[in-house]
Amino acid sequence: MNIVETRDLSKFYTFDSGMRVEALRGVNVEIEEGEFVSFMGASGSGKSTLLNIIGCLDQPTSGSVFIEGTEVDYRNSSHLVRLHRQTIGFVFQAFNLISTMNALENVCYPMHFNRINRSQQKQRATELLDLVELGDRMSHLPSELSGGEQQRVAIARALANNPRLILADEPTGNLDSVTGKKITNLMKDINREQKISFVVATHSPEMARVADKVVKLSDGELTS
Ligand SMILES: Nc1ncnc2c1ncn2[C@@H]1O[C@H](COP(=O)(O)OP(=O)(O)OP(=O)(O)O)[C@@H](O)[C@H]1O
Repeated sequence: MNIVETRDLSKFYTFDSGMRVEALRGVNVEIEEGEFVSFMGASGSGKSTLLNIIGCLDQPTSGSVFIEGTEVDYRNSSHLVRLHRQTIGFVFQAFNLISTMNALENVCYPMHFNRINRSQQKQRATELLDLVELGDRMSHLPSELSGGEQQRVAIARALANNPRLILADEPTGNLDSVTGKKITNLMKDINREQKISFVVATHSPEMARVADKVVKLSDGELTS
């Protein structure tokens, strides 16, 4: 079964001047459950736009998105909240950790919204921080961690609510190449071991190397 399918997806921005930017034009993508997929293409080709629409952070101008076989209703906020709480996890280029919370609290945070009790939150967050090899840094604030360590906390946080799909926008974009490679391998290991689907918008050849499938975009259209 496809975890994600887009049908004839378009996104246009229209400005008062009459100018129109066609960020996506008739995009059809299929992502199978358990697949690791990279979106690649030049800057401005539409990678983030496509990822944000699949992740329900933005809505299309036309076309549709299906997540686990169900069409996303972008006007139904409770449907979108449910997808964010139960199905989709996010990893961002700039890590986006909460600066006043330590690593453990950052990983616990998404679990509040699923009404998981405090001790279960702590137990799961500890397991996830062990998984990303940060078991000894749980009480550190983001500012006390390196970029690679912060991204590992962000990956643990993305896993907190047992998502079936992780969307990552340039997750290695702020990291040096050695650290970027480690993060790439960590994501691939999680994909392989936990059968979680990953979709990554990236310029990184390393990420393309580990991907099951590379989706190439050019000027808002698929080229492969
Ligand atoms: N909010 C917006 N308003 C107007 N135009 C936008 C907006 N967001 C994106 N665009 C335009 O849509 C196109 C696709 O942008 P997008 O950010 O998806 O590209 P990208 O492939 O992710 O680029 P990069 O690799 O630089 O992150 C670009 O021409 C961009 O200028």
